[in-house]
Amino acid sequence: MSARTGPNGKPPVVGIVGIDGAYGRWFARFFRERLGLRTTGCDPALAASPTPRELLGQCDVLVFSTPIRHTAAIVDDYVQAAGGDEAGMLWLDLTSIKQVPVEAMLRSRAEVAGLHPMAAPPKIGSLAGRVLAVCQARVDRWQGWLAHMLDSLEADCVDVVPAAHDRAMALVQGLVHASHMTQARVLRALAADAGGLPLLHALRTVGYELDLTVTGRLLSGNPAIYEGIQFDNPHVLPVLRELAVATGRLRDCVADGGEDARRALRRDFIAEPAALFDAGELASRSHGFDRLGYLLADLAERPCLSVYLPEDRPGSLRELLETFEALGINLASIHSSRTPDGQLHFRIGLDALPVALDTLRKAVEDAGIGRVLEASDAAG
Ligand SMILES: NC(=O)C1=CN([C@@H]2O[C@H](COP(=O)(O)OP(=O)(O)OC[C@H]3O[C@@H](n4cnc5c(N)ncnc54)[C@H](O)[C@@H]3O)[C@@H](O)[C@H]2O)C=CC1
Ligand SMILES: O=C(O)C(=O)Cc1ccc(O)cc1
Repeated sequence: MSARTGPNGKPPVVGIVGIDGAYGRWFARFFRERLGLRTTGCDPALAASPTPRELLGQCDVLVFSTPIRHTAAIVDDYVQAAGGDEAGMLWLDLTSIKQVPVEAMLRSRAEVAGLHPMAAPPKIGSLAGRVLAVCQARVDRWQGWLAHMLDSLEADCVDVVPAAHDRAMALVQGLVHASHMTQARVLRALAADAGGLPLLHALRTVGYELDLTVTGRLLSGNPAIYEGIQFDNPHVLPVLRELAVATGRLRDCVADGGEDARRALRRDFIAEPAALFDAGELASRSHGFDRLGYLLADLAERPCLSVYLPEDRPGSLRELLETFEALGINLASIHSSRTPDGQLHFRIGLDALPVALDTLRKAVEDAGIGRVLEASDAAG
């Protein structure tokens, strides 16, 4: 039996419930293009979509890629529609919470694994460099195929049971998102009176910049996900209560204003939380903050040129740099970066230019090594 084949010795057909959504589309492509499998799916957003019964009849692996709030009820519909015929299938889901969806899938007779990618669908065709939580709830004959599928995803897989996943996510996602939504709310209330966002941005610190990056991502994302992460993981409410208590205590210390209150702030909000981490970790995180500060400064550097090197071969970067050398141009920074479309390129920050930027641009293109990206395409 090859790694591509399922327990019956044939390559499985994969059905995706929610195939028109962000991850549904990404996984459909992954199964088709990376694993060479036939895929099908359903989605109410599509003009024509099979019913659960029809979809079940067409596939061997079923992937639920549906809104957090509705996944369990949708799974229940499929359990009803399958009526026992799902024995022998593999059911997977991608929901950001795991206990409720996995329990729902376990009410079927299928083999079951819950997955949670810790990132939005990437622009590239694998989850390389991303973490994937894996809850192997009832996997037996599909073990080999699932292992092959997870290998092909190239993610950093972390095996975890659903309850532990949800508890961890209440902090990894619930707390982090709550803090940033709260920051956004406070900015909305107070930024105008503090001079407006442009002034705040002009006076930015690295911490402000990093936090605002997370906040900006959250506010421009799919609100159903951020709502579901807060409302549909039962471990989030206690986290929010603790957050409110901590914020209230901090406020009370500052309102008190006395020396004891200052000592309390240092003890309760700095010294005691610091003791949670070992010294090495704190030092390396603090260094990481410095590195991100340099990175942000480099990425803000003007003038700059973003160059796509189509030939992925040793020596092409050196050839590119020779063009700069020939024109007597000193580089201030160079980073491999990605455009908003995911295209890999080199972003080169430049010191004072002895030639016009257009001349440099033309020299790079004439050398035939790379293509200069428009600033709007490279987005900084
Ligand atoms: N987008 C992200 O950044 C991440 C999403 N996830 C999880 O992946 C799952 C899907 O998320 P997205 O693709 O981003 O959401 P999405 O909203 O883009 O897609 C969900 C799709 O499900 C469809 N749908 C709703 N009811 C349905 C039904 N009864 N039958 C079939 N399809 C139905 C919707 O029409 C929509 O196309 C969610 O559970 C989310 O928590 C996990 C990690 C990251
Ligand atoms: O915006 C990003 O990149 C995210 O971090 C998205 C995200 C949303 C939901 C998840 O369950 C996991 C990741």
